[in-house]
Amino acid sequence: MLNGVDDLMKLNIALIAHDKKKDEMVKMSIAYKEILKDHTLYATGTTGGRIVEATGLSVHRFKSGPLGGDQQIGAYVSDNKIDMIIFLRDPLTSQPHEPDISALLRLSDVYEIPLATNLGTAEMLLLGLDAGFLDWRPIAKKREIDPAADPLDDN
Ligand SMILES: O=C(CO)COP(=O)(O)O
Repeated sequence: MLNGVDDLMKLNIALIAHDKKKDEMVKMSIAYKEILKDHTLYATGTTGGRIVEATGLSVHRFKSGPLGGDQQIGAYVSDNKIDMIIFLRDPLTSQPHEPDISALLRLSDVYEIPLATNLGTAEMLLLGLDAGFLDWRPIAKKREIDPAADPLDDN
């Protein structure tokens, strides 16, 4: 539910990391805590636990990835509830739940959700978020909730 300007500008960010990338995710969360703290954070189970433990940030945790967490985040994407995804994937280890991972990436493209799959891009997204480059997302969200409030709507 959106309440006022502050909530409207708060984005929903999903954070996911494969096992060999979890340390990287933790370091990134610590480094960008000041940016992340102003938004609503979601994560797959184990990744979320590591972030909470390392930063004290509040994180809504879904199931672990192999147990359906990627799919749960995908469902949120299809409901327009996720504005940005940082998914630090391990490109060198095969994952038992690869179809779930592909499905999440596919849905992110379907809904044009900004998605980083490595640390380099993740940092660009976080800095872009801080600079206001994602300010269009709340407008898109608002359009979904209240078409009459859409500033681009001529009707
Ligand atoms: O497997 C994952 C993403 O595909 C991540 O899940 P966990 O955060 O539960 O380890």
